[in-house]
Amino acid sequence: MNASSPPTAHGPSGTPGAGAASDAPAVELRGITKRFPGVIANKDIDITVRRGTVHALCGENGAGKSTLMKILYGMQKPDEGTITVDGTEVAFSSPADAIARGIGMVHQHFMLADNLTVLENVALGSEKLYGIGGRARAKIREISDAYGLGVRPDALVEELGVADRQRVEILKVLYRGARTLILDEPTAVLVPQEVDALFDNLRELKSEGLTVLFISHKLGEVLSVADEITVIRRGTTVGTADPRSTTARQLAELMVGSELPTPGARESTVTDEPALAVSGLRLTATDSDGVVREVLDGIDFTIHEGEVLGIAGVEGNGQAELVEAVMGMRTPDSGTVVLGGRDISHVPTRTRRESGIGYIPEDRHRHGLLLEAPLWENRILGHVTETPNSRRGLIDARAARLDTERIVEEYDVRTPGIEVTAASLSGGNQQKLIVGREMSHHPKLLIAAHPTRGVDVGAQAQIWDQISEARREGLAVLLISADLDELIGLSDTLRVMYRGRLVADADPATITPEELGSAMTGASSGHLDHEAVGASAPEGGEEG
Ligand SMILES: Nc1ncnc2c1ncn2[C@@H]1O[C@H](COP(=O)(O)OP(=O)(O)OP(=O)(O)O)[C@@H](O)[C@H]1O
Repeated sequence: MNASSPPTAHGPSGTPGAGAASDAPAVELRGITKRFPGVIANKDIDITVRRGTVHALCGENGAGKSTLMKILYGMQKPDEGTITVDGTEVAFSSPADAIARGIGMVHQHFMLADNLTVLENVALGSEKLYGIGGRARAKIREISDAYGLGVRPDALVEELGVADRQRVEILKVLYRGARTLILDEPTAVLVPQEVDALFDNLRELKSEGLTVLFISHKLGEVLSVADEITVIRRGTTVGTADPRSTTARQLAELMVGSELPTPGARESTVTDEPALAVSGLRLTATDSDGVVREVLDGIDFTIHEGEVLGIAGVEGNGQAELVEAVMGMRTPDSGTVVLGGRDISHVPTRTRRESGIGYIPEDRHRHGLLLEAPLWENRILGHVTETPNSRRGLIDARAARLDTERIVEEYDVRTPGIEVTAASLSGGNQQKLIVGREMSHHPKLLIAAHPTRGVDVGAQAQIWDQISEARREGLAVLLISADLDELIGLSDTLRVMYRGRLVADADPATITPEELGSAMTGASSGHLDHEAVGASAPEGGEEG
Protein backbone atom coordinates (compact mmCIF):
# COMPACT_ATOMS: atom_id res chain seq x y z
CA MET A 1 0.00 0.00 0.00
CA ASN A 2 1.00 3.56 -0.67
CA ALA A 3 2.05 4.30 2.88
CA SER A 4 3.40 7.80 2.87
CA SER A 5 1.23 9.64 0.37
CA PRO A 6 0.45 13.23 1.14
CA PRO A 7 -3.04 14.20 2.26
CA THR A 8 -5.60 14.22 -0.52
CA ALA A 9 -7.28 17.23 -2.07
CA HIS A 10 -9.63 17.40 0.89
CA GLY A 11 -6.73 18.56 2.98
CA PRO A 12 -5.70 17.45 6.42
CA SER A 13 -8.24 16.73 9.03
CA GLY A 14 -7.98 14.74 12.23
CA THR A 15 -10.37 17.18 13.85
CA PRO A 16 -13.70 15.97 12.52
CA GLY A 17 -16.23 18.65 11.98
CA ALA A 18 -13.60 21.30 11.36
CA GLY A 19 -13.31 23.42 8.21
CA ALA A 20 -13.40 21.97 4.72
CA ALA A 21 -12.76 18.46 6.01
CA SER A 22 -16.19 18.38 7.62
CA ASP A 23 -17.60 17.53 4.20
CA ALA A 24 -15.13 14.71 3.74
CA PRO A 25 -16.47 11.22 4.31
CA ALA A 26 -15.58 9.60 7.62
CA VAL A 27 -13.94 6.75 5.74
CA GLU A 28 -13.17 6.10 2.10
CA LEU A 29 -11.79 2.78 0.97
CA ARG A 30 -10.54 2.72 -2.61
CA GLY A 31 -9.39 -0.29 -4.58
CA ILE A 32 -8.73 -2.43 -1.52
CA THR A 33 -7.34 -5.83 -2.44
CA LYS A 34 -6.19 -8.49 -0.01
CA ARG A 35 -4.96 -11.95 -0.98
CA PHE A 36 -4.47 -15.03 1.14
CA PRO A 37 -3.02 -18.29 -0.19
CA GLY A 38 -5.58 -19.58 -2.67
CA VAL A 39 -8.14 -16.85 -1.92
CA ILE A 40 -8.70 -13.24 -2.83
CA ALA A 41 -10.51 -12.05 0.28
CA ASN A 42 -10.99 -8.49 -0.97
CA LYS A 43 -10.88 -7.54 -4.61
CA ASP A 44 -10.78 -3.89 -5.58
CA ILE A 45 -13.27 -2.80 -2.94
CA ASP A 46 -14.61 0.75 -2.94
CA ILE A 47 -16.69 2.06 -0.04
CA THR A 48 -17.56 5.55 1.04
CA VAL A 49 -18.86 5.96 4.57
CA ARG A 50 -20.44 9.34 5.16
CA ARG A 51 -19.86 10.97 8.50
CA GLY A 52 -22.75 10.83 10.95
CA THR A 53 -24.30 7.73 9.42
CA VAL A 54 -24.81 4.10 10.34
CA HIS A 55 -23.36 2.07 7.50
CA ALA A 56 -23.97 -1.68 7.31
CA LEU A 57 -21.82 -4.25 5.58
CA CYS A 58 -23.65 -7.34 4.37
CA GLY A 59 -22.58 -10.40 2.46
CA GLU A 60 -22.39 -14.16 2.50
CA ASN A 61 -20.03 -16.10 4.74
CA GLY A 62 -16.53 -15.67 3.40
CA ALA A 63 -17.48 -12.64 1.29
CA GLY A 64 -14.65 -10.66 2.87
CA LYS A 65 -16.37 -8.38 5.40
CA SER A 66 -14.19 -9.15 8.43
CA THR A 67 -11.02 -8.91 6.37
CA LEU A 68 -12.03 -5.46 5.17
CA MET A 69 -12.81 -4.27 8.68
CA LYS A 70 -9.54 -5.70 9.99
CA ILE A 71 -7.76 -3.69 7.31
CA LEU A 72 -9.57 -0.51 8.33
CA TYR A 73 -8.67 -1.20 11.97
CA GLY A 74 -5.00 -1.79 11.24
CA MET A 75 -5.05 -5.50 12.05
CA GLN A 76 -4.20 -6.46 8.51
CA LYS A 77 -2.44 -4.69 5.67
CA PRO A 78 -4.04 -4.50 2.26
CA ASP A 79 -2.00 -5.62 -0.73
CA GLU A 80 -3.39 -2.73 -2.74
CA GLY A 81 -5.63 0.25 -2.24
CA THR A 82 -5.95 3.35 -0.12
CA ILE A 83 -7.73 4.27 3.08
CA THR A 84 -8.80 7.84 3.66
CA VAL A 85 -10.08 8.96 7.06
CA ASP A 86 -11.73 12.38 7.37
CA GLY A 87 -10.17 13.44 4.10
CA THR A 88 -6.63 12.34 4.92
CA GLU A 89 -5.01 9.28 3.44
CA VAL A 90 -3.68 7.01 6.14
CA ALA A 91 -1.61 3.84 6.48
CA PHE A 92 -2.15 1.77 9.57
CA SER A 93 0.35 -0.75 10.87
CA SER A 94 -1.59 -1.60 14.01
CA PRO A 95 -4.88 -0.95 15.79
CA ALA A 96 -3.05 1.71 17.81
CA ASP A 97 -2.53 3.65 14.57
CA ALA A 98 -6.22 3.29 13.73
CA ILE A 99 -7.28 4.44 17.20
CA ALA A 100 -5.00 7.46 16.90
CA ARG A 101 -6.99 8.36 13.79
CA GLY A 102 -10.33 7.95 15.54
CA ILE A 103 -11.20 4.45 14.31
CA GLY A 104 -12.33 2.01 17.01
CA MET A 105 -13.58 -1.56 16.86
CA VAL A 106 -15.87 -3.59 19.08
CA HIS A 107 -15.21 -7.27 18.48
CA GLN A 108 -17.76 -10.02 18.58
CA HIS A 109 -16.00 -11.68 21.48
CA PHE A 110 -15.83 -9.14 24.26
CA MET A 111 -12.40 -8.58 25.70
CA LEU A 112 -13.19 -7.37 29.21
CA ALA A 113 -11.60 -8.73 32.38
CA ASP A 114 -14.42 -10.13 34.53
CA ASN A 115 -12.83 -9.53 37.90
CA LEU A 116 -12.15 -5.84 37.29
CA THR A 117 -14.50 -2.88 37.45
CA VAL A 118 -15.78 -1.01 34.44
CA LEU A 119 -13.49 1.88 35.33
CA GLU A 120 -10.44 -0.40 35.44
CA ASN A 121 -11.38 -2.11 32.21
CA VAL A 122 -11.83 1.17 30.42
CA ALA A 123 -8.92 3.14 31.83
CA LEU A 124 -6.20 0.50 32.14
CA GLY A 125 -3.87 0.71 29.20
CA SER A 126 -4.94 4.30 28.51
CA GLU A 127 -3.84 5.91 31.78
CA LYS A 128 -2.17 8.65 29.76
CA LEU A 129 -5.60 9.99 28.85
CA TYR A 130 -7.37 10.56 32.15
CA GLY A 131 -5.43 8.54 34.73
CA ILE A 132 -7.15 5.71 36.59
CA GLY A 133 -8.97 7.63 39.33
CA GLY A 134 -11.47 10.46 39.61
CA ARG A 135 -10.78 12.01 36.22
CA ALA A 136 -11.27 8.71 34.46
CA ARG A 137 -14.48 8.08 36.40
CA ALA A 138 -15.79 11.53 35.48
CA LYS A 139 -14.94 10.98 31.83
CA ILE A 140 -16.72 7.63 31.79
CA ARG A 141 -19.80 9.25 33.30
CA GLU A 142 -19.63 12.07 30.79
CA ILE A 143 -19.45 9.72 27.80
CA SER A 144 -22.11 7.43 29.24
CA ASP A 145 -24.49 10.36 29.74
CA ALA A 146 -23.74 11.94 26.38
CA TYR A 147 -24.75 8.81 24.47
CA GLY A 148 -27.27 7.32 26.88
CA LEU A 149 -25.15 4.25 27.56
CA GLY A 150 -26.07 3.85 31.23
CA VAL A 151 -22.62 2.54 32.15
CA ARG A 152 -21.72 2.56 35.88
CA PRO A 153 -17.96 3.05 36.30
CA ASP A 154 -17.71 1.14 39.57
CA ALA A 155 -19.72 -1.92 38.60
CA LEU A 156 -17.80 -5.19 38.51
CA VAL A 157 -17.80 -6.55 34.97
CA GLU A 158 -18.67 -10.09 36.11
CA GLU A 159 -21.97 -8.74 37.44
CA LEU A 160 -22.97 -7.36 34.05
CA GLY A 161 -25.12 -9.04 31.45
CA VAL A 162 -24.17 -9.30 27.80
CA ALA A 163 -25.82 -6.07 26.70
CA ASP A 164 -24.15 -4.06 29.47
CA ARG A 165 -20.78 -5.54 28.61
CA GLN A 166 -21.28 -4.52 25.04
CA ARG A 167 -22.01 -0.96 26.15
CA VAL A 168 -18.80 -0.98 28.18
CA GLU A 169 -16.90 -2.07 25.06
CA ILE A 170 -18.48 0.74 23.08
CA LEU A 171 -17.68 3.21 25.81
CA LYS A 172 -14.09 1.98 25.95
CA VAL A 173 -13.68 2.73 22.27
CA LEU A 174 -15.24 6.20 22.65
CA TYR A 175 -13.01 6.88 25.66
CA ARG A 176 -10.00 6.38 23.43
CA GLY A 177 -11.33 9.03 21.11
CA ALA A 178 -13.01 7.01 18.36
CA ARG A 179 -15.20 8.97 15.97
CA THR A 180 -15.88 5.98 13.74
CA LEU A 181 -16.90 2.72 15.39
CA ILE A 182 -16.71 -0.67 13.74
CA LEU A 183 -19.06 -3.24 15.26
CA ASP A 184 -18.73 -6.89 14.24
CA GLU A 185 -22.14 -8.60 14.38
CA PRO A 186 -23.17 -6.65 17.47
CA THR A 187 -26.66 -8.10 17.77
CA ALA A 188 -25.80 -11.81 17.55
CA VAL A 189 -25.89 -12.19 21.34
CA LEU A 190 -28.74 -9.81 22.15
CA VAL A 191 -32.45 -10.37 22.75
CA PRO A 192 -34.92 -8.15 20.86
CA GLN A 193 -35.29 -5.52 23.59
CA GLU A 194 -31.52 -5.26 23.87
CA VAL A 195 -31.21 -4.90 20.11
CA ASP A 196 -33.65 -1.98 20.25
CA ALA A 197 -31.65 -0.38 23.04
CA LEU A 198 -28.40 -0.83 21.12
CA PHE A 199 -29.92 0.76 18.05
CA ASP A 200 -31.07 3.71 20.15
CA ASN A 201 -27.45 4.08 21.28
CA LEU A 202 -26.25 3.96 17.69
CA ARG A 203 -28.75 6.64 16.67
CA GLU A 204 -27.54 8.75 19.58
CA LEU A 205 -23.93 8.36 18.43
CA LYS A 206 -24.83 9.33 14.93
CA SER A 207 -26.80 12.39 16.02
CA GLU A 208 -23.61 13.57 17.71
CA GLY A 209 -21.76 13.29 14.41
CA LEU A 210 -20.13 9.92 15.03
CA THR A 211 -20.08 7.22 12.40
CA VAL A 212 -20.88 3.56 12.81
CA LEU A 213 -19.85 0.76 10.47
CA PHE A 214 -21.29 -2.61 11.30
CA ILE A 215 -21.31 -6.14 9.96
CA SER A 216 -24.52 -8.10 10.24
CA HIS A 217 -26.30 -11.14 8.86
CA LYS A 218 -29.63 -10.05 10.30
CA LEU A 219 -31.12 -8.31 7.35
CA GLY A 220 -34.25 -7.06 9.10
CA GLU A 221 -32.12 -5.31 11.68
CA VAL A 222 -29.83 -3.89 9.04
CA LEU A 223 -32.81 -2.37 7.27
CA SER A 224 -34.15 -0.87 10.47
CA VAL A 225 -31.00 0.90 11.65
CA ALA A 226 -28.69 1.51 8.69
CA ASP A 227 -28.63 4.69 6.61
CA GLU A 228 -26.66 2.95 3.91
CA ILE A 229 -25.82 -0.64 3.12
CA THR A 230 -22.86 -1.96 1.18
CA VAL A 231 -23.13 -5.49 -0.10
CA ILE A 232 -20.01 -7.57 -0.67
CA ARG A 233 -20.08 -10.75 -2.69
CA ARG A 234 -17.06 -13.00 -3.16
CA GLY A 235 -14.63 -10.31 -2.12
CA THR A 236 -15.97 -7.44 -4.12
CA THR A 237 -18.56 -4.70 -3.68
CA VAL A 238 -21.63 -5.57 -5.72
CA GLY A 239 -23.61 -2.52 -4.77
CA THR A 240 -25.12 -0.29 -2.18
CA ALA A 241 -28.71 -0.44 -1.06
CA ASP A 242 -30.93 2.26 0.33
CA PRO A 243 -32.68 0.77 3.37
CA ARG A 244 -35.76 2.94 2.81
CA SER A 245 -36.51 1.33 -0.51
CA THR A 246 -35.07 -2.17 -0.11
CA THR A 247 -36.68 -5.30 1.33
CA ALA A 248 -34.88 -8.07 3.18
CA ARG A 249 -35.57 -10.33 0.24
CA GLN A 250 -33.99 -7.93 -2.22
CA LEU A 251 -31.01 -7.49 0.05
CA ALA A 252 -30.55 -11.26 0.28
CA GLU A 253 -30.79 -11.53 -3.47
CA LEU A 254 -28.11 -8.92 -3.84
CA MET A 255 -25.95 -10.86 -1.38
CA VAL A 256 -26.34 -14.38 -2.64
CA GLY A 257 -28.05 -14.01 -5.97
CA SER A 258 -30.96 -16.19 -4.84
CA GLU A 259 -34.20 -15.92 -2.94
CA LEU A 260 -34.39 -15.32 0.79
CA PRO A 261 -35.13 -18.73 2.25
CA THR A 262 -37.58 -19.29 5.08
CA PRO A 263 -37.69 -22.24 7.47
CA GLY A 264 -39.88 -25.10 6.22
CA ALA A 265 -43.42 -25.48 7.50
CA ARG A 266 -43.61 -26.97 10.94
CA GLU A 267 -45.13 -30.43 11.12
CA SER A 268 -44.90 -32.32 14.33
CA THR A 269 -42.65 -35.37 14.34
CA VAL A 270 -42.56 -35.73 18.12
CA THR A 271 -42.85 -39.34 19.32
CA ASP A 272 -43.47 -40.86 22.77
CA GLU A 273 -39.97 -42.34 22.94
CA PRO A 274 -37.74 -40.40 25.33
CA ALA A 275 -34.35 -39.67 23.78
CA LEU A 276 -32.90 -37.61 26.60
CA ALA A 277 -34.16 -37.35 30.16
CA VAL A 278 -32.50 -34.91 32.51
CA SER A 279 -33.64 -34.80 36.10
CA GLY A 280 -32.75 -32.92 39.24
CA LEU A 281 -29.65 -31.38 37.73
CA ARG A 282 -27.95 -29.08 40.19
CA LEU A 283 -24.66 -27.26 39.89
CA THR A 284 -23.18 -24.67 42.20
CA ALA A 285 -20.28 -22.34 41.60
CA THR A 286 -18.34 -20.07 43.89
CA ASP A 287 -17.75 -16.58 42.53
CA SER A 288 -14.72 -14.40 43.21
CA ASP A 289 -16.21 -13.08 46.47
CA GLY A 290 -16.62 -16.60 47.82
CA VAL A 291 -20.38 -16.51 47.36
CA VAL A 292 -21.90 -19.83 46.32
CA ARG A 293 -24.36 -19.52 43.47
CA GLU A 294 -26.81 -22.04 42.04
CA VAL A 295 -25.82 -22.15 38.39
CA LEU A 296 -28.24 -25.00 37.67
CA ASP A 297 -31.03 -25.10 40.18
CA GLY A 298 -32.94 -28.34 39.70
CA ILE A 299 -33.31 -28.79 35.96
CA ASP A 300 -35.80 -31.40 34.70
CA PHE A 301 -36.83 -32.07 31.14
CA THR A 302 -37.32 -34.85 28.62
CA ILE A 303 -36.74 -34.63 24.89
CA HIS A 304 -38.46 -37.26 22.77
CA GLU A 305 -37.29 -38.73 19.51
CA GLY A 306 -38.26 -36.37 16.72
CA GLU A 307 -38.53 -33.40 19.06
CA VAL A 308 -36.66 -30.11 19.17
CA LEU A 309 -36.61 -28.62 22.65
CA GLY A 310 -35.60 -24.98 22.46
CA ILE A 311 -34.22 -23.22 25.50
CA ALA A 312 -34.52 -19.47 25.47
CA GLY A 313 -32.55 -17.32 27.83
CA VAL A 314 -30.35 -14.30 28.06
CA GLU A 315 -26.76 -15.46 27.90
CA GLY A 316 -25.33 -16.24 31.33
CA ASN A 317 -28.42 -17.81 32.89
CA GLY A 318 -27.01 -21.34 32.98
CA GLN A 319 -27.59 -22.51 29.41
CA ALA A 320 -23.88 -23.01 28.72
CA GLU A 321 -23.46 -24.96 31.96
CA LEU A 322 -26.50 -27.10 31.19
CA VAL A 323 -25.02 -28.08 27.84
CA GLU A 324 -21.66 -28.84 29.42
CA ALA A 325 -23.30 -30.96 32.11
CA VAL A 326 -25.22 -33.00 29.54
CA MET A 327 -22.02 -33.42 27.52
CA GLY A 328 -20.07 -34.56 30.59
CA MET A 329 -17.75 -31.58 30.44
CA ARG A 330 -18.86 -30.46 33.89
CA THR A 331 -19.77 -32.59 36.87
CA PRO A 332 -23.04 -31.51 38.43
CA ASP A 333 -23.52 -31.69 42.20
CA SER A 334 -26.50 -33.98 41.68
CA GLY A 335 -28.97 -35.15 39.05
CA THR A 336 -29.10 -37.70 36.25
CA VAL A 337 -28.72 -37.68 32.49
CA VAL A 338 -30.33 -40.59 30.67
CA LEU A 339 -29.78 -41.07 26.94
CA GLY A 340 -32.15 -43.48 25.23
CA GLY A 341 -32.78 -45.38 28.48
CA ARG A 342 -29.12 -45.58 29.45
CA ASP A 343 -27.87 -43.61 32.44
CA ILE A 344 -24.84 -41.71 31.16
CA SER A 345 -24.49 -39.43 34.19
CA HIS A 346 -21.05 -40.73 35.00
CA VAL A 347 -19.58 -41.60 31.61
CA PRO A 348 -16.92 -39.42 29.98
CA THR A 349 -17.66 -36.96 27.18
CA ARG A 350 -16.10 -39.16 24.52
CA THR A 351 -18.32 -42.10 25.42
CA ARG A 352 -21.36 -39.83 25.35
CA ARG A 353 -20.47 -38.71 21.87
CA GLU A 354 -19.92 -42.30 20.76
CA SER A 355 -23.32 -43.19 22.20
CA GLY A 356 -24.88 -40.87 19.64
CA ILE A 357 -24.71 -37.29 20.84
CA GLY A 358 -23.81 -34.71 18.21
CA TYR A 359 -22.46 -31.47 19.59
CA ILE A 360 -22.41 -27.99 18.10
CA PRO A 361 -20.62 -25.98 20.78
CA GLU A 362 -21.21 -22.38 21.64
CA ASP A 363 -17.53 -21.52 21.46
CA ARG A 364 -16.37 -23.03 18.21
CA HIS A 365 -12.79 -21.93 18.77
CA ARG A 366 -12.44 -23.62 22.15
CA HIS A 367 -14.53 -26.73 21.74
CA GLY A 368 -15.42 -27.20 18.09
CA LEU A 369 -12.23 -26.89 16.11
CA LEU A 370 -8.49 -27.34 16.11
CA LEU A 371 -7.76 -24.00 14.52
CA GLU A 372 -4.24 -24.76 13.40
CA ALA A 373 -5.11 -28.18 11.94
CA PRO A 374 -6.30 -28.76 8.38
CA LEU A 375 -9.99 -29.13 7.66
CA TRP A 376 -9.82 -32.88 7.21
CA GLU A 377 -8.30 -33.35 10.67
CA ASN A 378 -11.05 -31.20 12.04
CA ARG A 379 -13.47 -33.57 10.41
CA ILE A 380 -12.08 -36.33 12.66
CA LEU A 381 -12.16 -34.25 15.85
CA GLY A 382 -14.52 -35.76 18.40
CA HIS A 383 -15.21 -38.74 16.12
CA VAL A 384 -11.87 -40.52 16.11
CA THR A 385 -13.26 -44.02 16.53
CA GLU A 386 -16.19 -43.67 14.14
CA THR A 387 -16.59 -44.43 10.46
CA PRO A 388 -15.32 -43.23 8.06
CA ASN A 389 -12.51 -41.77 10.19
CA SER A 390 -11.39 -45.06 11.63
CA ARG A 391 -10.87 -48.54 10.24
CA ARG A 392 -9.87 -51.54 12.36
CA GLY A 393 -8.85 -49.19 15.16
CA LEU A 394 -6.64 -46.99 12.97
CA ILE A 395 -7.27 -43.52 11.56
CA ASP A 396 -8.22 -43.77 7.92
CA ALA A 397 -6.89 -40.47 6.64
CA ARG A 398 -7.89 -41.17 3.05
CA ALA A 399 -11.51 -41.84 3.93
CA ALA A 400 -11.58 -38.86 6.29
CA ARG A 401 -10.23 -36.62 3.54
CA LEU A 402 -12.79 -37.87 1.05
CA ASP A 403 -15.59 -37.34 3.51
CA THR A 404 -14.33 -33.83 4.27
CA GLU A 405 -14.57 -33.09 0.54
CA ARG A 406 -18.17 -34.27 0.68
CA ILE A 407 -19.00 -32.07 3.68
CA VAL A 408 -17.37 -29.05 2.04
CA GLU A 409 -19.49 -29.66 -1.04
CA GLU A 410 -22.74 -30.49 0.74
CA TYR A 411 -22.55 -27.71 3.30
CA ASP A 412 -21.09 -25.16 0.91
CA VAL A 413 -18.01 -24.51 3.03
CA ARG A 414 -16.16 -21.82 1.06
CA THR A 415 -12.52 -22.83 1.08
CA PRO A 416 -9.69 -23.25 -1.40
CA GLY A 417 -9.31 -26.88 -0.22
CA ILE A 418 -9.35 -29.28 2.70
CA GLU A 419 -5.66 -28.92 3.50
CA VAL A 420 -5.99 -25.30 4.68
CA THR A 421 -6.26 -24.70 8.42
CA ALA A 422 -9.59 -24.13 10.13
CA ALA A 423 -8.23 -20.75 11.26
CA SER A 424 -8.15 -19.54 7.67
CA LEU A 425 -11.88 -20.08 7.14
CA SER A 426 -14.28 -17.21 7.72
CA GLY A 427 -16.38 -17.51 10.89
CA GLY A 428 -19.53 -18.64 9.12
CA ASN A 429 -17.67 -21.26 7.13
CA GLN A 430 -16.10 -22.68 10.29
CA GLN A 431 -19.60 -23.05 11.66
CA LYS A 432 -20.82 -24.84 8.51
CA LEU A 433 -17.94 -27.30 8.82
CA ILE A 434 -18.86 -28.12 12.42
CA VAL A 435 -22.53 -28.57 11.62
CA GLY A 436 -21.64 -30.78 8.64
CA ARG A 437 -19.36 -32.93 10.74
CA GLU A 438 -21.85 -33.43 13.56
CA MET A 439 -24.79 -34.17 11.27
CA SER A 440 -22.70 -36.67 9.28
CA HIS A 441 -22.71 -39.11 12.17
CA HIS A 442 -26.49 -39.32 12.29
CA PRO A 443 -26.72 -38.53 15.98
CA LYS A 444 -29.70 -39.63 18.09
CA LEU A 445 -29.42 -36.42 20.05
CA LEU A 446 -28.02 -33.16 18.78
CA ILE A 447 -26.96 -30.58 21.30
CA ALA A 448 -26.91 -27.41 19.31
CA ALA A 449 -25.75 -24.17 20.90
CA HIS A 450 -26.34 -21.26 18.54
CA PRO A 451 -26.06 -23.53 15.48
CA THR A 452 -26.33 -20.69 12.98
CA ARG A 453 -24.52 -17.91 14.80
CA GLY A 454 -22.50 -15.99 12.27
CA VAL A 455 -23.84 -17.82 9.22
CA ASP A 456 -25.51 -16.01 6.36
CA VAL A 457 -29.22 -16.29 5.55
CA GLY A 458 -28.72 -18.88 2.83
CA ALA A 459 -26.59 -21.16 4.98
CA GLN A 460 -28.91 -20.62 7.92
CA ALA A 461 -31.89 -21.90 5.97
CA GLN A 462 -29.86 -24.87 4.82
CA ILE A 463 -28.87 -25.77 8.38
CA TRP A 464 -32.47 -25.39 9.52
CA ASP A 465 -33.57 -27.74 6.74
CA GLN A 466 -30.94 -30.28 7.68
CA ILE A 467 -32.00 -30.28 11.32
CA SER A 468 -35.69 -30.52 10.40
CA GLU A 469 -34.99 -33.35 8.00
CA ALA A 470 -33.05 -35.33 10.60
CA ARG A 471 -35.79 -34.71 13.14
CA ARG A 472 -38.21 -36.40 10.81
CA GLU A 473 -35.96 -39.48 11.07
CA GLY A 474 -36.16 -39.36 14.86
CA LEU A 475 -33.38 -36.96 15.82
CA ALA A 476 -33.91 -35.26 19.18
CA VAL A 477 -32.46 -31.79 19.54
CA LEU A 478 -31.57 -29.65 22.52
CA LEU A 479 -31.42 -26.20 20.98
CA ILE A 480 -29.91 -23.18 22.70
CA SER A 481 -30.05 -20.02 20.69
CA ALA A 482 -30.00 -16.25 21.06
CA ASP A 483 -31.79 -16.01 17.71
CA LEU A 484 -35.42 -16.04 18.76
CA ASP A 485 -36.71 -16.51 15.23
CA GLU A 486 -34.60 -19.64 15.07
CA LEU A 487 -35.85 -20.88 18.45
CA ILE A 488 -39.46 -20.27 17.55
CA GLY A 489 -39.10 -21.58 14.01
CA LEU A 490 -37.35 -24.83 14.86
CA SER A 491 -38.63 -25.85 18.29
CA ASP A 492 -41.52 -28.16 19.06
CA THR A 493 -41.30 -27.23 22.71
CA LEU A 494 -39.94 -24.02 24.21
CA ARG A 495 -38.67 -23.44 27.73
CA VAL A 496 -37.27 -20.27 29.23
CA MET A 497 -34.18 -20.43 31.41
CA TYR A 498 -33.63 -17.76 34.02
CA ARG A 499 -31.05 -17.76 36.80
CA GLY A 500 -30.37 -21.46 36.53
CA ARG A 501 -33.98 -22.58 36.41
CA LEU A 502 -36.47 -23.44 33.69
CA VAL A 503 -39.04 -20.86 34.71
CA ALA A 504 -41.51 -20.84 31.85
CA ASP A 505 -42.70 -22.71 28.80
CA ALA A 506 -44.24 -21.39 25.63
CA ASP A 507 -45.98 -22.63 22.53
CA PRO A 508 -43.75 -21.90 19.53
CA ALA A 509 -46.82 -21.79 17.31
CA THR A 510 -48.19 -18.66 18.97
CA ILE A 511 -45.43 -16.87 20.89
CA THR A 512 -43.76 -13.84 19.31
CA PRO A 513 -40.04 -13.01 19.60
CA GLU A 514 -40.92 -9.91 21.65
CA GLU A 515 -42.97 -11.94 24.12
CA LEU A 516 -40.26 -14.54 24.43
CA GLY A 517 -37.61 -11.86 24.85
CA SER A 518 -39.63 -10.32 27.63
CA ALA A 519 -39.97 -13.64 29.47
CA MET A 520 -36.21 -14.13 29.18
CA THR A 521 -35.58 -11.07 31.34
CA GLY A 522 -37.53 -12.73 34.15
CA ALA A 523 -40.69 -10.74 33.55
CA SER A 524 -42.98 -13.76 33.38
CA SER A 525 -43.05 -17.38 34.45
CA GLY A 526 -45.23 -20.47 34.17
CA HIS A 527 -46.99 -21.13 30.91
CA LEU A 528 -46.60 -18.14 28.65
CA ASP A 529 -50.02 -17.32 27.43
CA HIS A 530 -49.74 -15.36 24.20
CA GLU A 531 -52.08 -12.55 25.34
CA ALA A 532 -50.87 -12.39 28.92
CA VAL A 533 -47.20 -12.06 28.08
CA GLY A 534 -47.85 -9.35 25.56
CA ALA A 535 -49.33 -7.23 28.30
CA SER A 536 -46.53 -7.62 30.85
CA ALA A 537 -43.64 -5.22 30.88
CA PRO A 538 -40.06 -6.41 31.07
CA GLU A 539 -38.20 -5.61 34.23
CA GLY A 540 -35.07 -6.43 36.11
CA GLY A 541 -32.46 -5.91 33.36
CA GLU A 542 -30.57 -8.60 31.54
CA GLU A 543 -28.05 -9.77 34.01
CA GLY A 544 -28.51 -13.18 35.41
N1 LIG B 1 -5.83 -15.36 7.88
C1 LIG B 1 -6.36 -15.91 6.78
N2 LIG B 1 -5.67 -16.82 6.05
C2 LIG B 1 -6.19 -17.36 4.94
N3 LIG B 1 -7.41 -17.06 4.44
C3 LIG B 1 -8.14 -16.16 5.12
C4 LIG B 1 -7.67 -15.55 6.32
N4 LIG B 1 -8.62 -14.71 6.76
C5 LIG B 1 -9.65 -14.78 5.90
N5 LIG B 1 -9.36 -15.66 4.90
C6 LIG B 1 -10.22 -16.00 3.76
O1 LIG B 1 -10.69 -14.79 3.21
C7 LIG B 1 -12.02 -14.91 2.80
C8 LIG B 1 -12.86 -13.82 3.45
O2 LIG B 1 -12.98 -14.09 4.84
P1 LIG B 1 -13.70 -13.09 5.84
O3 LIG B 1 -13.48 -13.63 7.21
O4 LIG B 1 -13.28 -11.71 5.56
O5 LIG B 1 -15.23 -13.29 5.41
P2 LIG B 1 -16.56 -12.71 6.07
O6 LIG B 1 -17.32 -12.03 4.99
O7 LIG B 1 -16.23 -11.91 7.26
O8 LIG B 1 -17.31 -14.05 6.47
P3 LIG B 1 -18.28 -14.47 7.71
O9 LIG B 1 -19.60 -13.85 7.43
O10 LIG B 1 -18.34 -15.95 7.62
O11 LIG B 1 -17.61 -13.97 8.95
C9 LIG B 1 -12.46 -16.32 3.16
O12 LIG B 1 -12.35 -17.11 2.02
C10 LIG B 1 -11.47 -16.75 4.19
O13 LIG B 1 -11.29 -18.14 4.16
